[in-house]
Amino acid sequence: MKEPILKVENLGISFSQYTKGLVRSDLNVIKNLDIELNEGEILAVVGSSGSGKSLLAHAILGILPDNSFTEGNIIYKGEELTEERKQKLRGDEIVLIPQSVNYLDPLKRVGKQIKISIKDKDKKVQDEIVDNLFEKYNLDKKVKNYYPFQLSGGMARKVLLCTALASNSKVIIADEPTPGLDEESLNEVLKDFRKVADSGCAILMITHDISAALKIADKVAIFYAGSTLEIANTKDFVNNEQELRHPYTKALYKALPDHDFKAMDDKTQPLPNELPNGCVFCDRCKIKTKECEEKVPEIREIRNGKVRCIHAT
Ligand SMILES: Nc1ncnc2c1ncn2[C@@H]1O[C@H](COP(=O)(O)OP(=O)(O)OP(=O)(O)O)[C@@H](O)[C@H]1O
Ligand code: NI
Repeated sequence: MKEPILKVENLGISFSQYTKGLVRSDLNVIKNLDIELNEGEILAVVGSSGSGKSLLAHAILGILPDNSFTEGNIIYKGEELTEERKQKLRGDEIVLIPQSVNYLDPLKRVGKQIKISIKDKDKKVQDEIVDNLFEKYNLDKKVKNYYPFQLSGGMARKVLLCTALASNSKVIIADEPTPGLDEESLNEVLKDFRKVADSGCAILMITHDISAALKIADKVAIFYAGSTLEIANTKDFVNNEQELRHPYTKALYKALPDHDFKAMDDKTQPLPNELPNGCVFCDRCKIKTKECEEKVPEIREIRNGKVRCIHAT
């Protein structure tokens, strides 16, 4: 099999914080994140708020805050992605569609901002690319001359998308690219992602919206309290929950609108400062045993997917 273009193994992220009396303490918020991304593939990353999706994106791009430190490996094209390499590749081979529209440069006109990301430096080609994207996403031509503060939320989202889609990069990391978009634009975006992926780009799509993810993704990584619990194939979600591997993924499956719509329970994922010693899903798991409480399960391969659970078959 071909090597993945991007691989994250056992990523851990901690923040040093100063508490009362200037005592330094380290808060470990991400413990065991793993993903693999292949060329031409869309990997959806799903998980509830706070599960570590954006931090994964920021770690890959090298834009974590200064008081953070990481463990584990991030491999790009077979080599460790060092901070130096991240800086070189950021905005070029690897682009981010950020979760917040505040990432737009407030001092640059929208059109110019998009053009910076285009490889071809011919002005005419650049204009054409921008015009085509604007037409597709129903953005008026005059918006090119706007500054970010003149954009509505939906327009700003579309501009961020255009910036990434115009870039011709190898990897697009899209952090919640679709909130606030109308149905038509949402479908347009999903279609474009698929098209860009089919032309060889690798896309990591972070989202809350499993149903949207399942429409276009090849694989789905399920995050929970800073750990990857499963990497499933999209087709595992089609028939019934038997093809999924982790008890949490199975519960998510049952909660989908197309299925039973059955909510799991009223508990939430543990907070970073209350992570258990063993499996992070322990307190909600119906099949846990003593061993699950004592030791973090390794991620392992079953049935062409990955799972972090000792009981999964
Ligand atoms: N600078 C920071 N200092 C301390 N903790 C942080 C910091 N940034 C993020 N965290 C914590 O790390 C965890 C993961 O955050 P992250 O932003 O990756 O979540 P997320 O999955 O992207 O959530 P959302 O769906 O809400 O965007 C959260 O518990 C968050 O509070
Ligand atoms: Ni986020």
